[in-house]
Amino acid sequence: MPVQRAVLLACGSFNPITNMHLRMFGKSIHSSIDRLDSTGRFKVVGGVISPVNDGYKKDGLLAASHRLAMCRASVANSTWIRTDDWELTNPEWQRTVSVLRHVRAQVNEGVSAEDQIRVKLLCGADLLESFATPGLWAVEDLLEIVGEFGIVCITRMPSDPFKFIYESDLLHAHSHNITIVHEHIRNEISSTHIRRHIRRGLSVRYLIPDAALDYIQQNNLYLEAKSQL
Ligand SMILES: Nc1ncnc2c1ncn2[C@@H]1O[C@H](COP(=O)(O)OP(=O)(O)OP(=O)(O)O)[C@@H](O)[C@H]1O
Ligand SMILES: NC(=O)c1ccc[n+]([C@@H]2O[C@H](COP(=O)(O)O)[C@@H](O)[C@H]2O)c1
Repeated sequence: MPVQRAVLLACGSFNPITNMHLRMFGKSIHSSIDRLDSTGRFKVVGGVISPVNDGYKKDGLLAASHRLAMCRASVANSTWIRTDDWELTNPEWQRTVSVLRHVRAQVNEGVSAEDQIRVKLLCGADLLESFATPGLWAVEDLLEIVGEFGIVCITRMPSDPFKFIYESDLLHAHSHNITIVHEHIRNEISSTHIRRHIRRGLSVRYLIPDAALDYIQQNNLYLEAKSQL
């Protein structure tokens, strides 16, 4: 069976982008080539970062322009990862399935039918588990995401993606379309930890890309104390 090309799309706040976000892409590369999914083997040929629209209204979400600038600067030297601003320049928040459709149309512009590039959702296991949060994801969206696009999921403590897929009828039925990439080097870097460290004047160097840190320092970001306990 021929190896299909795939572009991986990571959706999230990127508030700010961390080295773990970039590592997700790095990890995905060597695990993809031998994996079988519904249409055969796939080879990762590109990565796309799509910071979420301000309309997502997550607590403490920094303005899209800042999050975009940090992502852009962090992948400026990458030959295969880029940032896409379609989602955050939209007037309102877009469901992830819409972002996947957008990227699929974009990467396949001018590409012949037989050479079509697949687009898969790249995520950490916590995002996969959020599929079960009542009211957060529409079932038809999940069906399209897992059935038509496919998912590459990086393990992240304390989530257990194997158990989660086993317990979900929907995900279990499409498990051939879900690639679990095991992260052996466990780490707890999250944007939440980064924001907290900066707020408290602690160093985050080497936890986030240097370009993102430079941008944060130049713009005095994440210094405001949180009002709640
Ligand atoms: N340490 C990590 N291991 C695996 N996946 C990660 C890790 N950090 C982030 N991700 C994944 O990156 C994507 C975007 O994440 P997001 O921007 O929400 O980061 P976050 O660190 O989870 O954010 P926050 O702490 O602000 O909630 C998600 O799919 C998330 O699961
Ligand atoms: N129904 C949906 O499509 C849906 C629901 C919840 C979150 N999401 C996306 O998942 C990501 C979650 O990011 P956070 O982990 O930072 O909250 C965002 O990109 C958001 O747009 C999508």
